[in-house]
Amino acid sequence: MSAEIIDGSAVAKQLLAETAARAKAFTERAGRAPCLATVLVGQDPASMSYVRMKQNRSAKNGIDSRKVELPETTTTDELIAAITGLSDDPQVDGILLQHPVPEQIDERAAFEAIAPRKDVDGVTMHSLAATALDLPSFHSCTPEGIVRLLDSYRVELAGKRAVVIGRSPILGMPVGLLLLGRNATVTYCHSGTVDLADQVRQADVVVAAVGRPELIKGEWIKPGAVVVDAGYNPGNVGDVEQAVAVERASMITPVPGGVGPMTIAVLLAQTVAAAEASLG
Ligand SMILES: Nc1nc(=O)c2c([nH]1)NC[C@@H]1CN(c3ccc(C(=O)N[C@@H](CCC(=O)O)C(=O)O)cc3)C=[N+]21
Repeated sequence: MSAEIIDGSAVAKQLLAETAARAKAFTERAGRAPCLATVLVGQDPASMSYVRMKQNRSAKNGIDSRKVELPETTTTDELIAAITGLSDDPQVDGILLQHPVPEQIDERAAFEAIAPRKDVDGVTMHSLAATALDLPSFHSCTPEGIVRLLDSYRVELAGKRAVVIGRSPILGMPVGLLLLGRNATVTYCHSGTVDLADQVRQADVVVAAVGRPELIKGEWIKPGAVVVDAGYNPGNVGDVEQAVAVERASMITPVPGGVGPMTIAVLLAQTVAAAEASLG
């Protein structure tokens, strides 16, 4: 039996339609469209293409973008100054600093220059702590997109064994927190995990978020498990060996067309929410 394919593009499309309607209503009320500022440091081709996708998707749904492009040699102070300017600019509703930044930059310090009310990408300490404490805040977009996808497909999480592979501050760590918030029993695996295959074999829900092509072997997937592949490796290859996993899982997110489109839809939904909140 082959797994049901979780259609992230379709669920994202619904969320974008709602978001576009809210953006239109905001524009009528405020006399300007919601505005997302994107900050890109350097010229990494993959990052340039992701940022372009976010801007195109914004334009299609009635959201303005403010494009900030800084040179590869930008310092932490220069980046913080640019982001602080956006945090203080009343015309900007949301700020996205594209990860990763060049290695001379202190990325954490740069993220913290984003005002929490404009942190529509959910990357600040404030947003992460609020996620952990289940307080109202923006959530990191990919984790929030994953949980929304699982909800759309009515995947029960309470009491289920969830294994998250990866612990990055904007993906693995917060997705585990959201699953924990839904009463899953959450295990984090990472580069120091000595029995990755055995951990995955026990999982009812597997979330792969490491950025290593096909690290998670299909044969490790427990029959009937739900598999979320949040890997975005070059060439649209996921972190899961999809061809084999699809024969064992009950449901699986494909790459492309799974988690990726949801990430952008959540980003835009949170941008409109930030704009609405600014009107009070
Ligand atoms: N501060 C920050 N926030 C992010 O959310 C963030 C980031 N930095 N850095 C890079 C990653 C990557 N990321 C993706 C978003 C959408 C797709 C996506 O929509 N992919 C399409 C395929 C696109 C194609 O065909 O190239 C899909 O999966 O169907 C992929 C990857 C967001 N990221």
